[in-house]
Amino acid sequence: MCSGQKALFIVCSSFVLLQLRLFFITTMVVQVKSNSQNFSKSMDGNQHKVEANVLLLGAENVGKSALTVRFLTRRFIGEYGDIESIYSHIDKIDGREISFNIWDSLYPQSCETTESISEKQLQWADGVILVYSICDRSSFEVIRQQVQLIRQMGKLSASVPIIIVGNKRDLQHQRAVSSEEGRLFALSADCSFFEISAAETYHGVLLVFHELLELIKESRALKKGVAGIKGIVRSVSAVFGKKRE
Ligand SMILES: Nc1nc2c(ncn2[C@@H]2O[C@H](COP(=O)(O)OP(=O)(O)OP(=O)(O)O)[C@@H](O)[C@H]2O)c(=O)[nH]1
Repeated sequence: MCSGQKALFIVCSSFVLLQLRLFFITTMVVQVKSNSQNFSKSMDGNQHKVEANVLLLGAENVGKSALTVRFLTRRFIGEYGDIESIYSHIDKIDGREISFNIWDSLYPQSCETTESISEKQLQWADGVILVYSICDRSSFEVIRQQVQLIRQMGKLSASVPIIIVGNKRDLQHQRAVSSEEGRLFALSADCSFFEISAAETYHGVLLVFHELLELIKESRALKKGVAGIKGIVRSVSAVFGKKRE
């Protein structure tokens, strides 16, 4: 074989090798995709049931229990016990069953805000509702610190969707935090914002929970996408890594 033929042979073999590698990678990408499709179907046939763990935080007396009870029963009963509970509630949204688990927390008395959220709560939560009373500035300061705390507590919790809720909107004459201040803070902290009155309407409370559900779905889709890309990158590195050895 002359040197020209040798060079041509080397170029052709490299091309064939490259094609084989590409074929192998493409096959693996398809494999990753079909695995994830099976996973979502296996959860319950064609449509998987959505489950959302919602954590309610905020200072005492701001209306966390009132908000929870409004959502669960559509009623405002006025007085609520000091019991920390997790409630389950099945809702149907756009024909799909949604299972909400709602953790109505208690703000611990005589403690620093830094101790007001536990790792366990954040690991459990898919989304967080931070409640303050528009008539109580100190409760607004509490949620400001709680947002920072949530963002600081690990990588996972950094992406937990948060909705900030200014409650007791019916008490305008006692207002201590303006709507603008609440909205601007939420914007700066990358959170959604609502001002509502759990005492006056069910609709506002419903909007809060439905918005949080949308944010939870978006956040899950994002995590799934990132996990998929990481898997592909790992597979590609494994193939090229092995070939290089
Ligand atoms: N006017 C008015 N009062 C409200 C509203 N929401 C709650 N309240 C009242 O505020 C008080 C405290 O409400 P809760 O729901 O117990 O507040 P909480 O944040 O769960 O309080 P803790 O259990 O101490 O953590 C109760 O007397 C409620 O009736 C509201 O939208 N408007």
